[in-house]
Amino acid sequence: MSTLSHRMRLLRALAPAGRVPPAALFAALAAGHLVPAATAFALARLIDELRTGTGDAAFSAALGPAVMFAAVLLVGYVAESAITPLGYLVTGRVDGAVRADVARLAAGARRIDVLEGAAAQGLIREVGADRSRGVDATTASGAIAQLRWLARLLGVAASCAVLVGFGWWWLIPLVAGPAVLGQHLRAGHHAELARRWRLAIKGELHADVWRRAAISPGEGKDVRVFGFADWMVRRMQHHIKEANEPFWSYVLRAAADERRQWLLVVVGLVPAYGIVSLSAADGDTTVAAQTAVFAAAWSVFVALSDSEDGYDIAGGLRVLSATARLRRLLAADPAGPADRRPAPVAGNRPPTVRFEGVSFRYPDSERLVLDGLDLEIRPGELIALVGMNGAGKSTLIKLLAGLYAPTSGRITVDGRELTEAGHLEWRRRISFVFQDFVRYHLSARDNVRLGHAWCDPDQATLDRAARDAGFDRLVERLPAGWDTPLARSRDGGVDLSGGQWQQVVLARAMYAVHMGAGLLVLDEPTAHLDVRTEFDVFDRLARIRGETSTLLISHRLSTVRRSDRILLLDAGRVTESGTHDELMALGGTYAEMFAIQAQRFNTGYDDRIEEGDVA
Ligand SMILES: Nc1ncnc2c1ncn2[C@@H]1O[C@H](COP(=O)(O)OP(=O)(O)OP(=O)(O)O)[C@@H](O)[C@H]1O
Repeated sequence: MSTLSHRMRLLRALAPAGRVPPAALFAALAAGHLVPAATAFALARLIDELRTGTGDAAFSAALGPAVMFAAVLLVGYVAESAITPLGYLVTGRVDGAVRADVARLAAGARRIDVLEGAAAQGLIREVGADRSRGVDATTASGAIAQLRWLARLLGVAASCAVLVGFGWWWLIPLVAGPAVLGQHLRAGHHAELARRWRLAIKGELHADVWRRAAISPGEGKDVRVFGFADWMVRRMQHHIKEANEPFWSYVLRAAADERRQWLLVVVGLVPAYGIVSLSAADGDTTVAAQTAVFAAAWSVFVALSDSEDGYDIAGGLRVLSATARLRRLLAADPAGPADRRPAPVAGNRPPTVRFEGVSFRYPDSERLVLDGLDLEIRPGELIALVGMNGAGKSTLIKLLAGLYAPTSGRITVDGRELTEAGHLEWRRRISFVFQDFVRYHLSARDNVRLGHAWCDPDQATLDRAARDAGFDRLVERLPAGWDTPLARSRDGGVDLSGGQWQQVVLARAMYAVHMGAGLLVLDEPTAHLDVRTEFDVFDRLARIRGETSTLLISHRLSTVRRSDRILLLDAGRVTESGTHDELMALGGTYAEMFAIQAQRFNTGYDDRIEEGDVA
């Protein structure tokens, strides 16, 4: 792509700011850059009138140029004072749109593995337009620099016109040549500085971990209990220093170089001024012309040599190409994030899901977590998936959700392969409780309705979902019922216990089911629940059997024993499958695990098995 089309892309990036603010900003910038040439011209006329005329006639003759001179200064002042607020306005709108775009891109990514990678996180930071996080260039800073560069060219053209008008056109190459050369030399420094900024991103990401830990109440518990506040701050400083030192050391070198380059650049201006002065001394050039030529030459010199625009433009272009790379990397859903999708159809049929020879390894990992796994979830079945820690249970459901793609093998839904293109449709039919669920600082109602966020909340269904999750009793006790914010940091908000939060996310998943999802996937949904609530929840799950398929992951074998089928995951495959009684009769790993839990209960170590459930 040519330089011109790159620069046009930057100008097009101003679109979110509307038409008027960028146009007004350009007008102000242009007016500011035209002031030197206009001043040179007006000043020359004023001096001319004052020098040649006498008495009242001179006064009258000088009045026009004087008013013109004053008007030029006034326009310059007004333009200067408008540039900053207009710049803020344009920056706010353009970079705000970029931030929203990045959020949309990240949230709209079909799969999550790329989002977890360092490449995507680095790009998100680079394009994120957040200067407070060590970002040196943004789309807005580049686009505004491009406007300023155009305004600057206008100013240079006007000053050149003054030089031509006074017959000193040949000073233009003398002054402009070294100035342009100086800019060219600086561009090398700019490129190196930008490269070092980018290298600093990795260290800044590390420092972020500790910045967050320092200010977040959640992580603050560990910091206080284990007493590692000082260590944490030192660690943060270490990463910041490590990230920024190469940059700052280069800044010093570049500054020293620039001082030397300045001498080179001034070389053109000094003889230019000398020649004009000699001509004035010989009487060949008037004082007025000399003044105008001095001012115009200086303005050409400054406009061409003393500018950071090149750096900002290059930065803006870099951000645009990083955005394009991010877009490709995240393979964002062109339809946008999930809430643009059509609502699921109520009463979706429960699907038949098959894993056929599915193997999976995480990116950058050698180890196969799933290894040729075969599995079928039949419509309306309540299946339990059990296995040791790290066996791959959560991984399996992440594949089921389409958050990762199998390394080999395939997953089919009602006989159709679950490809990336089919994810949106598929996700309308499933509902999840993830093990590492998110506690949104929203009202109780909003927390639950997120299970079906793209429609207005349906209160009767919310109440039903709350009952299924045992959350209804808690809602009644909340100070503002469903409207209570579930975070003490919000006005009138409350903090919930771990088990109560689990009820919230269960209610969210049940809400999605009642709004039409045909498959419910629960990863340790009751780990924090007391035995009675857990029992009730399982009862509810058992009641929707037939209408909805349920895949339940749990370490509590007393809960899962009532499932239609229990699957044991070991070494990346299903190694045992059957009802509780069948697996007990088999006398394999499941039977052994169950016996250990039962024994613990009998000896009083474990509360995880209901008394009556122990065989
Ligand atoms: N995002 C990830 N990147 C790389 N490896 C991962 C990632 N998530 C999990 N793993 C690895 O995959 C393996 C299986 O993890 P998974 O969370 O699926 O186990 P699990 O059976 O759900 O365990 P648990 O019962 O402890 O919840 C583990 O060895 C884990 O280290």
